[in-house]
Amino acid sequence: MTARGYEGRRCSPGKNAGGKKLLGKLDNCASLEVRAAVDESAARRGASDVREQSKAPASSGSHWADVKLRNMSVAQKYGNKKLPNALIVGVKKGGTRAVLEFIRIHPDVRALGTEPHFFDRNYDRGLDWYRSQKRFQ
Ligand SMILES: Nc1ncnc2c1ncn2[C@@H]1O[C@H](COP(=O)(O)OS(=O)(=O)O)[C@@H](OP(=O)(O)O)[C@H]1O
Repeated sequence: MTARGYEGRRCSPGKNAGGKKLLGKLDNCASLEVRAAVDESAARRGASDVREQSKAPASSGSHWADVKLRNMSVAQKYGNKKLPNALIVGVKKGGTRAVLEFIRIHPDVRALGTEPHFFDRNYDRGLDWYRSQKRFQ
């Protein structure tokens, strides 16, 4: 994220207290991050029209800005598409498979057969890829 333009900006909290306040804050933060990613992406490409730039193919110099933008804009477009309700996170050989196998005994639990490795290996494929996994449908 570029420091210029967004430096010192804070996500303004929502009006309500508790969980609603937190959700409001996250929502505002997401908007700021989308704008920052769009601006950064456009600046690196030297474009004048920021909206057009967000549709352009990725260039190597702004790879992570593009990944971030792609993920966030997809989340906004397809906010109601299915994602997992829970994730099992663990180090290699930490026993995560055993945790999964115990949890999936419950009849209300549907779980993936194989690990999607979205966050460590496939993150740059974007949320479109993650959501399109047949296993979530
Ligand atoms: N309850 C309990 N106590 C002790 N050890 C246990 C337990 N559950 C799983 N395991 C051992 O955890 C190893 C597998 O971990 P993971 O499922 O995380 O493996 S993987 O990294 O995803 O491949 C694997 O170890 P190795 O057999 O040495 O590979 C399992 O035997």
